[in-house]
Amino acid sequence: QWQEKDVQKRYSRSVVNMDELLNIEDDLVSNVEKLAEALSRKAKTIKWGVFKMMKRRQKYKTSRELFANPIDSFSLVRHMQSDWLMWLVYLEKPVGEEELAYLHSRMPLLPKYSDFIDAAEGIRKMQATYQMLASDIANGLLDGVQYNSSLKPIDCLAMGHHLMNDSRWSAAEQWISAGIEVKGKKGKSSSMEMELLRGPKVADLCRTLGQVQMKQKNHEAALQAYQLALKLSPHDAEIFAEYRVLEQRYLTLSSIEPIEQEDEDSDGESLLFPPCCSGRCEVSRNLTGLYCVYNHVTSPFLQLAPIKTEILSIDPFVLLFHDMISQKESTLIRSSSKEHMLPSATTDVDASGSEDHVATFRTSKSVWYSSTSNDTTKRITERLGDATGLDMNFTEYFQVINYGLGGFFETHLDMLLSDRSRFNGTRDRLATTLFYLNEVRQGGGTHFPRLNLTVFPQPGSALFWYNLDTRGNDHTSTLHTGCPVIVGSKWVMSKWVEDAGQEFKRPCVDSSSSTKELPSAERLLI
Ligand SMILES: O=C(O)CCC(=O)C(=O)O
Ligand SMILES: [Fe+2]
Repeated sequence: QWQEKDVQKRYSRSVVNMDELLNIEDDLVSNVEKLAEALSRKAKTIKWGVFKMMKRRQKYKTSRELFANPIDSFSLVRHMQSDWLMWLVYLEKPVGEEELAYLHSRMPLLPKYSDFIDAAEGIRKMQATYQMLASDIANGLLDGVQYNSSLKPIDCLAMGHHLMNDSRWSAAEQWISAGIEVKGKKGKSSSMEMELLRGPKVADLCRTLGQVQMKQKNHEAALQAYQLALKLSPHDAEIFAEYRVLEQRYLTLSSIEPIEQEDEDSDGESLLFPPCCSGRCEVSRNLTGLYCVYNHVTSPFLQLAPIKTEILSIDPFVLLFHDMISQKESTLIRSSSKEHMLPSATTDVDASGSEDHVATFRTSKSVWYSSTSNDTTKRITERLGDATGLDMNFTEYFQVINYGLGGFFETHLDMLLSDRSRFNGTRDRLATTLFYLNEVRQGGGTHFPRLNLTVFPQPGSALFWYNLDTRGNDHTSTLHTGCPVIVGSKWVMSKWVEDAGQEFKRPCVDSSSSTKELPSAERLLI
């Protein structure tokens, strides 16, 4: 699970460092502009020199008697002997060394290949979860919402190559076809531009499409793609060579070749990323009785200031508390966390060491605060104690989390221990609280696949659920997912309530009918 051990900037894992990228690009561009100015100054000087020499040459051409004059002869010899040496020295003198050295010094700040992989995986997970088409994403249509952004053919090709590296052939094919489609729409750009700036030629895209189709044993389609590539780039030797190989294979070996295994495990994928992240497939839940109440029972203070509470599920018990954090508090938490955020790690509990690793099953950045870290955390802790009726002296630190591009948290359970080891007296996560600190433009819900429930972030609200049932056993239907963010950024803050210490607040009871006797929030079930 823990493939990435290096903790770097990880630009794609949160939006907090993304604006740094824009600043870096501004800086690089102004430096390259200086370099261009230095180059054009030199080119101007050279042109001026050429002009002068042509003038001199013109003079010799027009006057036949020239060499009779010793002055002219002397001048010509001197010029040819020394001026050209000087010219060579000048021409060879490097230009913009300082600017180039500066560019070199900034390179370590740029996103790494691992950042690209993170970004591509973000798009892939988002695409799989919300079942989007590559061509829709490329055209800015995200899960039914049209945005005014689009991908360039080179972006689509990069997605295609990323998926090809992962042997995800059919997904790669979608992306490369999307690249061809986008390229077709944009028309031809000026041939003066460099390949780098102009992006890939349609022929390159067709060739890659041919490669992917070959991997999928779609020989006819592959041949067609190569034929188109050759039509567009008839002199490309590499395309031609590959085409010939393909043609040979098609004619001879096609039937006995083993089919290249596709890595795509679509079942596995849909299990990890349940399709209902969109919330559109929810069915009405069978909640009898009130499911929207003012909680004034779990703390005497709530008699004065009851908390608007939605009961989202009874077994497991899932609540949504409204207005738990003010806008001012959310802003403060987000802004003061920004500079301390690190790529979210997870503790490998099975490993012998207690090392933290950057996780691949959650793409976010986070930072921890104790309940007493400042006035805001103290106030929020107290409010949570009031809302849940649980003892806040037995809770873990707050964790502030920000999700970046396609940021997600794969489907998981929050408790750490097995039922058996929990009863040995080790602490575990009795309940989870997720405070939503901002509004996410699109996507980013918290989804419970076994409850058919998707909760979308509402600023200031707090989602609360018990991970352990009333007997203290695992409640496996609390399985949940942090769905990929589509547009925007998602800030949440979690707090886990420990089981040890809540014995009087939430004692074990045998049947849920007696839960209304409990001092904790289950009293709301009347
Ligand atoms: O971000 C979310 O919606 C889920 C977060 C979560 O499950 C966790 O932090 O354990
Ligand atoms: Fe969780």
